[in-house]
Amino acid sequence: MRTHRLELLPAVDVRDGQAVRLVHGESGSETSYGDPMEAALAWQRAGAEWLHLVDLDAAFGTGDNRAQIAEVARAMDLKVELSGGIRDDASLAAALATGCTRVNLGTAALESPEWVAKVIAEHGDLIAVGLDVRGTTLRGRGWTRDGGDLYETLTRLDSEGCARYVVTDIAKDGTLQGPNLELLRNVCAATDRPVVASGGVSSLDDLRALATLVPEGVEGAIVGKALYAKAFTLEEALEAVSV
Ligand SMILES: O=C(O)c1ccccc1N[C@@H]1O[C@H](COP(=O)(O)O)[C@@H](O)[C@H]1O
Repeated sequence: MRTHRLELLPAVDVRDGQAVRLVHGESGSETSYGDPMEAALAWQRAGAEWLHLVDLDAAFGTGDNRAQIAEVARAMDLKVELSGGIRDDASLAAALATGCTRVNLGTAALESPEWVAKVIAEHGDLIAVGLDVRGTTLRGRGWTRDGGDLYETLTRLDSEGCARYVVTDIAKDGTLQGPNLELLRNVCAATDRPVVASGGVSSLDDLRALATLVPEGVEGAIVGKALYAKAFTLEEALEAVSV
């Protein structure tokens, strides 16, 4: 029997001031869905408890949408997970100053392990690490560069006290092909920390399948393309995972 409901995190990824979805995280594959504030408010009105808010330009190194993202984060009454380009003290301070519930570090966990260990020690549960993988190889800098082995990095981060992981299968992301349940099971078997699943959700059945992994450690699921493509509504998704 499941003890917790799967948390759902509708995504608002911002590129060049617009809410977009990418395919496999590839720059240039954007489909635009308009004003990020409108998208975020729509998910909030539909009953979202969380918002996964990403500055894609900061992740790619093509500028940033920091002011706009901060405005969205501050306007929300729900919990916000903020990511993209949080790689040093200044960007972390700016992210935390939005009042977000947690930040998600990607590239920094691969390239600046000492800094990440320090901020995990300082901020605890406010810090999650995004493990964005192709196969079992981590990818950073807008998912354009290899960043080491998933399980070695997980072991290191566990030993440093990392509170939570956001696991994205890049091969699935933005494709509506279903989540990589095997990867999620393997990650859950390798760590006792909660895991937020990301990539591939296409249907309510996918969400129900992810909900069966809650006892193994999957705490939540990021939902992007499926919501924007209207495969289902957020209200239907929340109902599907209610226990
Ligand atoms: O979410 C995406 O589609 C995405 C695509 C390409 C790069 C990053 C993407 N998303 C988020 O960005 C952070 C990583 O940013 P950084 O490496 O810390 O600058 C990652 O957690 C994803 O949530």
